[in-house]
Amino acid sequence: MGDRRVMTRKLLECSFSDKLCVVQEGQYEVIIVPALFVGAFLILLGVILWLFIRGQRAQQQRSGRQGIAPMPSSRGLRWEEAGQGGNVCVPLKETSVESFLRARAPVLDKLQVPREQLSEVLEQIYNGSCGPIYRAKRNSGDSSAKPKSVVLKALKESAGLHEVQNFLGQIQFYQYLGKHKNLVQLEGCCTERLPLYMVLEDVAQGDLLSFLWTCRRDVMTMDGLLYDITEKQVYHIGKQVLLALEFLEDKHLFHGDVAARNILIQSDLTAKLCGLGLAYEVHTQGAISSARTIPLKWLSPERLLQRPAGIRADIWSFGILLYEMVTLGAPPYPEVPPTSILQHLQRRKIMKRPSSCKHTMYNIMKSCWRWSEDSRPLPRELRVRLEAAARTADDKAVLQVPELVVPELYAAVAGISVNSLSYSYSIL
Ligand SMILES: Nc1ncnc2c1ncn2[C@@H]1O[C@H](COP(=O)(O)OP(=O)(O)OP(=O)(O)O)[C@@H](O)[C@H]1O
Repeated sequence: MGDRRVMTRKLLECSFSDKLCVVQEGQYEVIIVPALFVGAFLILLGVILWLFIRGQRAQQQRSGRQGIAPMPSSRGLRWEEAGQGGNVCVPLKETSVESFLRARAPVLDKLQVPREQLSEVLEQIYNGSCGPIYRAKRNSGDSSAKPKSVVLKALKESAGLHEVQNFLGQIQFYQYLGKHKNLVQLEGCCTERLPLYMVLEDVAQGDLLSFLWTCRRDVMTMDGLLYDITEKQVYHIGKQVLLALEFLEDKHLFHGDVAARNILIQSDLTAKLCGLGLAYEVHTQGAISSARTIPLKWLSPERLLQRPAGIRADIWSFGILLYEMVTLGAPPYPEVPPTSILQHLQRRKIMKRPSSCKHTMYNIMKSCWRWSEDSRPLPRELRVRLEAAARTADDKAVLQVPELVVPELYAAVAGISVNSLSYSYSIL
């Protein structure tokens, strides 16, 4: 206020023709105001720089303490939190696969299965996303014990360093997950040199989709397994899948591809979720890579719209799985072309109740297919509903569908590649 009064007085003392006076008064405005701005800007810059350097230092200290390279986190969970040495990101300085494997050997040391324990004859059962999947015999080294059947997931020969890295990461992911009776179990690995193998327990009866298709045939028994399924058993299998999803949810994960083709079944109808490649991708990269093709008809609206998804997207797919079971493996939305599924759902259309499905089960399906993910139940809530429904479910009448499945036709209607169907149905 004081300065202003001084300046005003100076102006009054000047005549209008006095240019020097006007210039002098203008200099105050031209110098002081920008100087204030520059000063404020420099202070702000200083604060930002200080915050940035402080952040960098904290990060360096953290990774130095844990001996790991930073990696993208997914939904707030990182492997190192589990204290299992879950370092997936490996310095990219490695120049050859061999030296890379040598460097990684200590991390996977405890999981190594001596190759001489594995039979030389490998029977290919599937062509997986990383490479061929084989069935083999494992001799535990104890001469009195019978060799047991295992499944080997191999990494394809043409794999580059990045794929090797990814494969080892998947093994560590299994290790990080730990054991759950409804998830396929990792027994070990062979990764000290090429070819690389994951050694998995053999869930010998194969995938649930093939099982359901076989239930359509007039086959009573095969390998000790009854190829029949009742409503009560549908609930029994569904409950086990939900237990696996609860386990994943507790670890802030989701499966991403819940479908009958990704469930393996034992002769006592124990169900095990497999195909964890996608869960691994989401966990490490925070997103599903574009190289993955996931059948659209199993996906929730948020997945189809490429919005962030979580366990409730698995719940949507679980509803489709119930439909698959109760129809003995029919393709979902038979009247809708796979590429039109999003428009179909946007019109708020869901599948009608199949004739073999009671109202209680259909109501459960409908709760899984609520458009808004927040209004869908969580795995735990849904399991409780399934358990209650199972108490009054029919355990006598066997589900029946007279038509047999033509795999090529099924693949076209379901929108999946015929090659991705399991081998076990083709031998029927
Ligand atoms: N442990 C196992 N026991 C019996 N069969 C298995 C086992 N693991 C896989 N298979 C067979 O291989 C098929 C594909 O398995 P899976 O989905 O795990 O591999 P993938 O296609 O490489 O998937 P992902 O990359 O998602 O892990 C299964 O449907 C099943 O037929």
